[in-house]
Amino acid sequence: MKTLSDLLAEGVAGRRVLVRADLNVPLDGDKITDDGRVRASVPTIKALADAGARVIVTAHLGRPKGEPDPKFSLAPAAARLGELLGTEVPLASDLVGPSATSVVGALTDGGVVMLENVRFDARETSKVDAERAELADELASFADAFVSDGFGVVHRKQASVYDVAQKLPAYVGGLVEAELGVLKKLTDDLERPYVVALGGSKVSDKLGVIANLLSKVDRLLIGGGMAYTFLKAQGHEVGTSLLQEDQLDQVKGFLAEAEKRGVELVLPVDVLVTAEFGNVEHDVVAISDIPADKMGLDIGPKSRELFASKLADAKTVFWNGPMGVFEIETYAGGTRAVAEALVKSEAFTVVGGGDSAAAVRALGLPEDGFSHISTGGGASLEYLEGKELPGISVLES
Ligand SMILES: Nc1ncnc2c1ncn2[C@@H]1O[C@H](COP(=O)(O)OP(=O)(O)O)[C@@H](O)[C@H]1O
Ligand SMILES: O=C(OP(=O)(O)O)[C@H](O)COP(=O)(O)O
Repeated sequence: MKTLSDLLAEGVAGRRVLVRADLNVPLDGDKITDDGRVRASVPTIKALADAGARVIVTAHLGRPKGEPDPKFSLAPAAARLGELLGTEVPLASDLVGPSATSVVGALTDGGVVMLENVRFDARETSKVDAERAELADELASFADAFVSDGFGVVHRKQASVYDVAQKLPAYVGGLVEAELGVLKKLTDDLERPYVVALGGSKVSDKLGVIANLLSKVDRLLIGGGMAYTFLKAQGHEVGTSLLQEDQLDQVKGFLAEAEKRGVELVLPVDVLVTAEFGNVEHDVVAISDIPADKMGLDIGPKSRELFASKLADAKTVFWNGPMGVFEIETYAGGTRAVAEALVKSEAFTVVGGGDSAAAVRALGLPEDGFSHISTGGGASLEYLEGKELPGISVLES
């Protein structure tokens, strides 16, 4: 792979460089609640700008439906990036239309601009190669080189991650390089017991990784929104909790496979349930007593103790996905318990994912209490399960 250093060594003054960043930050209205991904994107962008490049940043925010939606505007991210760089970062109001053309045209050496949310264009995430290639051509027409620095999206075969790298001289960015360097330690010569803790809400995406993880880990802890498909597969009522009904059979297979392989699969034994998402009134119930009209929004006190005890003797830990809806204090206890267990641990500990990293910071835990805080959840998991990451393999080819 050609690296950012190679590009800088070639000389970038006056060249237009398209940088794919992951600026998918959590928002409360238009306020960024955790700017970790913006901060993580700064070094690569700054290095290019300082070397006189004309930097064009492209990124996504959330999962809009392939058309403009003001709720998912990158305006807060552009403003924050500008603050961190100490220079204004103009945001085009479109991706490859007249506004983008004019904003890019006005770029001067050392300047940085941003294109509006790349997922406002349905071609970005299209399964049709030709559609993605067409958008990639349009993005590439703005630039002379491409730097792939959005680690959180390198597992996505999307136009701004994969296809555009085939249209321009492409380089791996500093953030992606650094992230891969740390994750490699979790695949080469790792110390055991190796424990992976999974939670969060991207259940259908992340259930898939478990099949391969079962051959690598000694223990798998499942909490957050991930737990309920497992509990249901074991025959429990899960009420209105997050459930991936269509993957129940697959999950039953995981339960059997874990047993066969001697992998300890640890599920919650109690949960906090409530009638409506966001309600703070709740009950603590055993997993055999989840009412049909309630949903589980956090793991309960006994589960917190159990999970902490299962992390205590680990020598290597990877954690992705909050154990509950930590954004609401009432449901933050499970995530806090797991995070605190990792801070206490002597193990090599990696936490990955936009929300998991945000949770660590929101709960006031010391960032240096972890060996590494990764900007990518799904991307890290797919790397750890040994899957080829399209955004990386395209840079190698
Ligand atoms: N039991 C649950 N029910 C619904 N949502 C949950 C539950 N537990 C955690 N979550 C939510 O999961 C989200 C994060 O999931 P995800 O995106 O998979 O994590 P990450 O960004 O760290 O990879 C958080 O917004 C959190 O509120
Ligand atoms: O937030 C992200 O991933 P993560 O929640 O797995 O860390 C990335 O920005 C990728 O977003 P996507 O899962 O909508 O493709």
